[in-house]
Amino acid sequence: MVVTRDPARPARAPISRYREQMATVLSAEQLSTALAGLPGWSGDTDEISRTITASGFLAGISLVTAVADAAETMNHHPDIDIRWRDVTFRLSTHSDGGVTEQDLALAARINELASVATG
Ligand SMILES: C[C@H](O)[C@H](O)[C@H]1CNC2=NC(N)=NC(=O)C2=N1
Repeated sequence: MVVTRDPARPARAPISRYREQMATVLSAEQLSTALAGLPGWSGDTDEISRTITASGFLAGISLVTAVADAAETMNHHPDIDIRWRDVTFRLSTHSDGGVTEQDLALAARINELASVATG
């Protein structure tokens, strides 16, 4: 038997979660409209990301700390990759298996904080 994945279902979401919470994941169209208002961010309905080049390593670490504070406040946490002064933030809502309004809100906050780090 050949098992195929429903292309509408996010690859990482268990089927039970997909059935319960699919509605909160943004459509491709909703996401593309949202990304137009989020400079630096790209991605798809599974995940969005932005790499920020800080003015130096410590400025990048300070940005990570500021984003960590915001993430705790929002109870929504990015995946973070630090390479010297390049910091990449990846956002998805793990519980929903895709990008939601929560990710857009955190992306907007990261952009505000990034202007300090790159300043
Ligand atoms: C219990 C708590 O609400 C969850 O574990 C939160 C924490 N931070 C999270 N962050 C992200 N990015 N996705 C989640 O689904 C998520 N869930």
